[in-house]
Amino acid sequence: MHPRDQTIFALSSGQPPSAIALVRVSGAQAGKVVSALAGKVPSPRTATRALLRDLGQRPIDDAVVLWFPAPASATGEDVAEFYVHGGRAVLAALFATLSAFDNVRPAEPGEFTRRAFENGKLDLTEAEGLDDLIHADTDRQRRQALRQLKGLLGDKARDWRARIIEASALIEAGIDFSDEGDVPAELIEPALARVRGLLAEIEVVLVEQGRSERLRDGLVVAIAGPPNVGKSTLMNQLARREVAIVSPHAGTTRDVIEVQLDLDGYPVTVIDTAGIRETDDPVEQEGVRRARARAVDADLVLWLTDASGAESEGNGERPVWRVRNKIDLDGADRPLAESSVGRVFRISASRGDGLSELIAAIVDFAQTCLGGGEGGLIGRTRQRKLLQETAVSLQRCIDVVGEGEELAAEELRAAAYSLGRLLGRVDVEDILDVIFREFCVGK
Ligand SMILES: Nc1nc2c(ncn2[C@@H]2O[C@H](COP(=O)(O)OP(=O)(O)OP(=O)(O)O)[C@@H](O)[C@H]2O)c(=O)[nH]1
Ligand SMILES: [K+]
Ligand SMILES: [Mg+2]
Repeated sequence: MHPRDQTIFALSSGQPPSAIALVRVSGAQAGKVVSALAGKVPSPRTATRALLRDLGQRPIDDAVVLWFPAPASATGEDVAEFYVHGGRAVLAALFATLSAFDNVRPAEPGEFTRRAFENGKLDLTEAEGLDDLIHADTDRQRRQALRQLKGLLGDKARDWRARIIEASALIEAGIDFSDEGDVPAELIEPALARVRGLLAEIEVVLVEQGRSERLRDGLVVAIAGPPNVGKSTLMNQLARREVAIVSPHAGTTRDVIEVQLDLDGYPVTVIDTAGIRETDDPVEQEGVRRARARAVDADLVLWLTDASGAESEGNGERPVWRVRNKIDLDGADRPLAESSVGRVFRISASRGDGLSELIAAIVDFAQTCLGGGEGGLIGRTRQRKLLQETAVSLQRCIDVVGEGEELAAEELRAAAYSLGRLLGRVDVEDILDVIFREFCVGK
């Protein structure tokens, strides 16, 4: 039997041990499985208590069982859900029993969702939203993923695609009529008007895109500077825990240390690096090399100095904020060097002075880079690329229509194809369907 037609099962809740574990079974054998284990097939969608038994009638666990007959289930197949006690031995016994059935096997990653997609339960953008929702760490990421899961991008893409197919049908009809010396211009102009409107709408969504895409990945902030200026102390303050070793010895930090923070809903990765200086110690040299490399990749560099006030290193394009640390010590009021550009902060990392201002500024910066978290529909590069392709095809359609309607129609087909790929379903038959349904050209 093809793996696609086999029945799959998996632990759908977190890793054991846990109070309760959910094991899902999906596929044609699910009914047979549930009646063998629970002694009956429960009434659909009703929580039913049952003693689960293995194939030798030995009890496995006292469980709650749910039965979702196809097609009204998450995957569109017959689905059984077993809520058991989340112990490793319970799950091992249950899995061993499930595996003993013919054509029943453990699921591949994402296979339940894949089946749901194949059975038309969700489109590809919704499936991606589901994946993002599961992996969302911050509230803003969660809200964006939920918008995708609710199908907002999918709904728009379906609407655009339907309208492209309508415009295409108008042009195709013009082509067919033109042989008979008919009225193509009257069909082409309304088609073009639709294409222009569509293009404008898609461009609005594309403008918002960069931000929501970045919201998924988050912002990277690197703390860099000379040795011993208090970089690790600042890191620990931002993380609110002791992630990095602090000591009075210059050259304490050697590796790049990262923490993931949720700053006001924005995912921010803060990186603490080795103090940058010339050194003969090969280990420290490597630390300095890594520090420079990571600072170059960062979205924002906090260049920390103390009273000695060393100048920041040039970091190319990305903003570098100069942060004067240890203002609790003498010399802190000394003005910064004349040449300094960009924002300047004065803090005491160990005492906490100025930290709330610095954090607020980082949140502002995140908002500028990542957007307010509302309105962004595109969460992924795949989606953006396909929407860009769609826009390019629509623009070309407008550009080439003077050279011939066939060329324009071809571009519209390409645009519809890109949106079809965005939704994960490509069937050019739609175009023909609309022509036949709405125009009945000829016969
Ligand atoms: N007075 C004062 N001391 C501080 C402050 N911040 C850090 N220190 C001290 O400065 C010393 C160096 O701090 P670290 O955080 O280890 O500095 P670092 O920049 O990470 O040092 P390396 O990793 O070695 O480059 C420690 O003794 C800290 O306690 C501050 O705001 N005021
Ligand atoms: K140090
Ligand atoms: Mg350090």
